[in-house]
Amino acid sequence: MAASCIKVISPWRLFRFVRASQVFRIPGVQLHTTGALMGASVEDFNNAKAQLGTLKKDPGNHVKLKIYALFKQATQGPCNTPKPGMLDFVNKAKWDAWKSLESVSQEEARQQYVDLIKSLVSAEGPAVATPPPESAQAFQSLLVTTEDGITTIRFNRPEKKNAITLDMYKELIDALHHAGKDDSVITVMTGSGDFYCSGNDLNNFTGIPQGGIEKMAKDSGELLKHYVKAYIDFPKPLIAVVNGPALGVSVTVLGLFDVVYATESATFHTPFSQLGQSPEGCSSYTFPKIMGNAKASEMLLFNKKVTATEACNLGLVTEVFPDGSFQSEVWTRLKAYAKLPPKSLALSKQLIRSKEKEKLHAVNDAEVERLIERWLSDECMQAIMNFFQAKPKL
Ligand SMILES: CCCCCC/C=C/C(=O)SCCNC(=O)CCNC(=O)[C@H](O)C(C)(C)COP(=O)(O)OP(=O)(O)OC[C@H]1O[C@@H](n2cnc3c(N)ncnc32)[C@H](O)[C@@H]1OP(=O)(O)O
Repeated sequence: MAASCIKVISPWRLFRFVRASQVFRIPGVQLHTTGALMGASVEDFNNAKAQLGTLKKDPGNHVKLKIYALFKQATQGPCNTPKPGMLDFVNKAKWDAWKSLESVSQEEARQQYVDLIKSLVSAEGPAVATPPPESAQAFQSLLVTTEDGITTIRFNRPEKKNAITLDMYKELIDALHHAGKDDSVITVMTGSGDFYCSGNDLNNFTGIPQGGIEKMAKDSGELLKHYVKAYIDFPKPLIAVVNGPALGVSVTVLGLFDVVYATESATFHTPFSQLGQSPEGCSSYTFPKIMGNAKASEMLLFNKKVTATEACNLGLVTEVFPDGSFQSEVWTRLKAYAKLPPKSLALSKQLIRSKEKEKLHAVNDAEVERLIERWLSDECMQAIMNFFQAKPKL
């Protein structure tokens, strides 16, 4: 990770941060300042730059932005490039960060950069190699294990409420393909930390890649189509263990699961119209079928957030468990399910689902087509811009 090529910056985080203060404070990072503001040599600076690439933990956008600004100030002096436009969220935030350091000398910026990297390196502690368990597959943003006949796919970005990045969609597709073929009997999806999943990572829509916004929309549409297809075609019993709030695409695909267990405090929220978007995950078909048109419309059109108990009454959730005993009760039950004859389970699932498959693929195609249009619409751009400017909690 070179300071000069910071890739992922959450615009709302930056808006919040840039609006709140032009002074950088970095929670959780103890700065080891030397006190000698002019002390860092060019060699110290280059060493720090090299050390940055060895960090194992992502320091978060706030810190990456600070690193970026200090790097620019140290190497180029005060920012005198034209201010990016309002809609260019990421470059504008980077520009603001650099600009805010204009009273800091280049030497001072160099020292602060060196101190900051040192603090990040020492915060990581000594490097200890911990080999993954034998049954674990290596993914960046998922934890996938197979044990007792159960393959568990766990969203694993708890610090971002398990929001799904573009790479994570690809990992999920891969993990589902593997799980469908491995020797497990059932597959379980769940989340790390206090959320099940906060849905699509909204940063997926912010960087405008080469090829422009149309290409971005088309590529995202293709990815989404494959993602949803992996659920439609999943050959074994697929069970969601909803350990906390669920949003967006993590809720819509629940209609394609065979069983959904939820903890009492979980919530289910599909804020599509609020984001100028439209439903996906086949929910425009499965939700009305599960809960009736009116209730589906409250969720899919009017952004109604429902509790676990309400979702259970609607038929989206199979059973709700008290928060205190959720994990033990659910996993005891899942382990018993995984002792059932695998072929019988898979064939029975296929009997239940196969009549619908063709329909579901057609629905998926139509939803993706509509979403590609939506992503390019003024309504959607305006909604995302409003969201980033205000960052309301949904
Ligand atoms: C291939 C593309 C397919 C697209 C398919 C279409 C899919 C559509 C959807 O899924 S729509 C739903 C999208 N999700 C949202 O709109 C949720 C947005 N997030 C929130 O409203 C809140 O963050 C929250 C309610 C989920 C959690 O609030 P709170 O408990 O107060 O925590 P924080 O807001 O401080 O969140 C912690 C940390 O996580 C980051 N984060 C959370 N959710 C997302 C997200 N969906 N995308 C990106 N980042 C997210 C949040 O910014 C914080 O980061 P920070 O610490 O500030 O760096």
